[in-house]
Amino acid sequence: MAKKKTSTKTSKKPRFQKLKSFFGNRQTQTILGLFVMVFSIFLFFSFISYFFNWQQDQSQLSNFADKQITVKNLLGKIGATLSHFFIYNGFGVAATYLPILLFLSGLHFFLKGTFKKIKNAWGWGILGILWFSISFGFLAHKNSLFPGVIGYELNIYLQQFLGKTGLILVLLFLLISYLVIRFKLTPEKVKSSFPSKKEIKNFDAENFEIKEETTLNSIDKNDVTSSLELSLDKPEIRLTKNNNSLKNELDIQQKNKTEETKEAIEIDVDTILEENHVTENLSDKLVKDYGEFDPTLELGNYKYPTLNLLRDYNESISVDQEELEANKNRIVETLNNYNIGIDRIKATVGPTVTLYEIVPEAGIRISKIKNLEDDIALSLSAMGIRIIAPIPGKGTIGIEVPNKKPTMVSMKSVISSTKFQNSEMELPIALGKTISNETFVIDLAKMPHLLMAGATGQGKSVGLNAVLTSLLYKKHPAEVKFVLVDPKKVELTLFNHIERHYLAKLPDTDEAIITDTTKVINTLNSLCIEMDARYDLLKSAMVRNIKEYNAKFKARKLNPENGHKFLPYIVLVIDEFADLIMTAGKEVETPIARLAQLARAIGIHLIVATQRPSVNVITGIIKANFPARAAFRVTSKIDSRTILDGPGADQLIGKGDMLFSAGNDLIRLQCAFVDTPEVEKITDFIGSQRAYPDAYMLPEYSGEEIGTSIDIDISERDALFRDAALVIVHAQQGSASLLQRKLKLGYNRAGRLIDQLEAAGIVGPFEGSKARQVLIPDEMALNQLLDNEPK
Ligand SMILES: Nc1ncnc2c1ncn2[C@@H]1O[C@H](COP(=O)(O)OP(=O)(O)OP(=O)(O)O)[C@@H](O)[C@H]1O
Repeated sequence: MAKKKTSTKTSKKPRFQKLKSFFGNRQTQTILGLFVMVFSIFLFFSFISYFFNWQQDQSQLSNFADKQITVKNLLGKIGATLSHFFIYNGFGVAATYLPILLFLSGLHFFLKGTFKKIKNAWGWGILGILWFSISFGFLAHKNSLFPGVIGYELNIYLQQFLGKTGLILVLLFLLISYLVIRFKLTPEKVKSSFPSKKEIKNFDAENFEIKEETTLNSIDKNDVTSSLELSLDKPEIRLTKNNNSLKNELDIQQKNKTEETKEAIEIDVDTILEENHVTENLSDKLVKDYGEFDPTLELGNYKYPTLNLLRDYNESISVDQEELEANKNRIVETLNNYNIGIDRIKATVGPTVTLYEIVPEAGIRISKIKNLEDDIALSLSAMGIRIIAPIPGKGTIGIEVPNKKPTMVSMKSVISSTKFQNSEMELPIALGKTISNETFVIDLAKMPHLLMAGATGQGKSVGLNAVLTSLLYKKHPAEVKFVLVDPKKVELTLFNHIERHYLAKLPDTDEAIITDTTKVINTLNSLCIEMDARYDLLKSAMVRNIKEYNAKFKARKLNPENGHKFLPYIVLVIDEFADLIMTAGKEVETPIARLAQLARAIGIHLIVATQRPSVNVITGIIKANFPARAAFRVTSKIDSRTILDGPGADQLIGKGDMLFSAGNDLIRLQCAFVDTPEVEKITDFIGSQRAYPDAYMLPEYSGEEIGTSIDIDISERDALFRDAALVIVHAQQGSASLLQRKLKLGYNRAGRLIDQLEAAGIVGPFEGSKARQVLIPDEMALNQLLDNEPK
């Protein structure tokens, strides 16, 4: 995708990248290198020539354009002018190093080099030129050719500050530092390059040995002993001393001798290899140079929808004191009729229901109150009484009574809440408000899939819109993509406006929103392929989930050349699941179950809504993989049990009144209301902005029927072909998922194997939702078939 950047903030980067690619081009490098080399040779000879002719040529330079005037420089007027500029007005003799540096740079480019390597040479080269120029300035008495104007002037300037001695010291210090840094010179190395003391000693020792021998010969050993005995006498003491010192001397000489022999065998110590270490790795460097990878850059100017697109509803909850009193009295009365005494009662007024928390008198059994649910509801003459006995973690009994005048919870109020705005969740969803009027925000990424059920007209579609709206307000188009399945064909149509921003679709399809059952099957299978591909990416990146993967990608630790890319979350929304299951059955259920089981780590999340939460729609396998459930009002206790594993949803009052469970507690919520015109405004707002060239492309899935009557070359057969044939023949069941399970294969490979088995006549053609027929009855027949195949 072509990257166009329009923001002023980011416009520097592409320009830099363009330049970079221009200079990275080999043709540019070759021509540039050649040019620099030719120019450096030109400069070099003009410099050399200038040294011989500068005095004559200098006077002519002011009349550069005059045809009458000629210069002696080998490279003409330009040569003379350039030399004058660099040598006389510049760095003097030291300037000669410039063409050398230029030549090296040119050669480097010519032979495919990078900027980095020559950068070093230039750094040191310029320092050297300055150093020589200043040093010559110091030695020269007047502004002459040697230091050049710059060297001479710099020298005078520095002398004023440092004095002559100071400058000498600084120049010497710089020279030594240079030698130390460049050639890694150390005092030890310098020392070792001179003849060592040992060598000198060796040389002395030879002379010394002769002396020693003569001394030893001239002294009688007896003398030594006797003189030691007569140690009292002074002169003898002297003699003893003499003898002692002689003895010591002998000892020392002896010692020296052994040491000399020891030292005569020199040991060669290899210089310790000092490896160069990088202080930063490539990814750190890339991050330093270009910053972290920003997936939103391609739509850098994208503006999130504003709050004013959402409507204000008059939604302040008015507490009707009379209603509260009346309800309280009726609750107390009703309970008293059943001999249940009440200690205390407390009311929390929510948007649609009021929760009365009751502390019963000591000794009252909670189950008794729960059994009276219907009676209490009757006497309170209100629909939607729900008794929570006890309220988890509180030890009180809750009675939820619907308000006479329910308050609408607007999408605007939940979206604008700080809880939602400041949430750090991956996929935050502001679903509505709790009974204590608190905004309820939950992370879809943690759910990780949501099952929504509710009878018709109870607020499911509004709920789905609330989910999608939340994500649109919080996520950039680069971060999340929706796959929308809408068999009812009307509910999600508005999202067509944001196709190129937020929707994902199969290649070669016109509409991103899927309304057709066969397309649903293809899309679900394509999502399975995407899932497998993402797992492979995660595996090669050695991370466990999409969050870690994207973090690693942003830190530029994953190379896009190895197939790595930023992975947006994919949210699959199915508006009417019952419809799909009825028409496509297992073909839909299998990939859904597979996605639900495995897709959480790789960022594919499912939201499945259904009108009919019956067991043949929400099967065990689906239920087991959808821990998060949202139930709107359903018509029977059985439906409530199917969706929530308990009653409650049948007692809701509709219009967005819902129960939400993320695996443990049930929370009663009033779903946020977002009307169709509001959704339209939001999608128009997004749709009118610059978009990606196309919707997010899901991997191609052509359906199994492609495999029919295909002619597959035997030599191209999968290595596991024979094993796969055996598995299929033994099981007498021609399904790709069987191969996946038994041979631990990915979906694609298993699909290919089935195609090959069909081509070999082992399984029959694709038969819709049924497994393929196996045409070979047993292993023997299989072996016969395969062995007799033309090779
Ligand atoms: N959160 C809500 N707050 C207030 N009113 C709501 C809410 N949700 C739904 N309603 C009311 O209920 C009506 C029906 O809602 P919705 O279209 O979402 O039902 P549904 O469950 O999708 O029905 P169906 O399955 O037939 O499409 C809405 O037009 C609206 O008037």
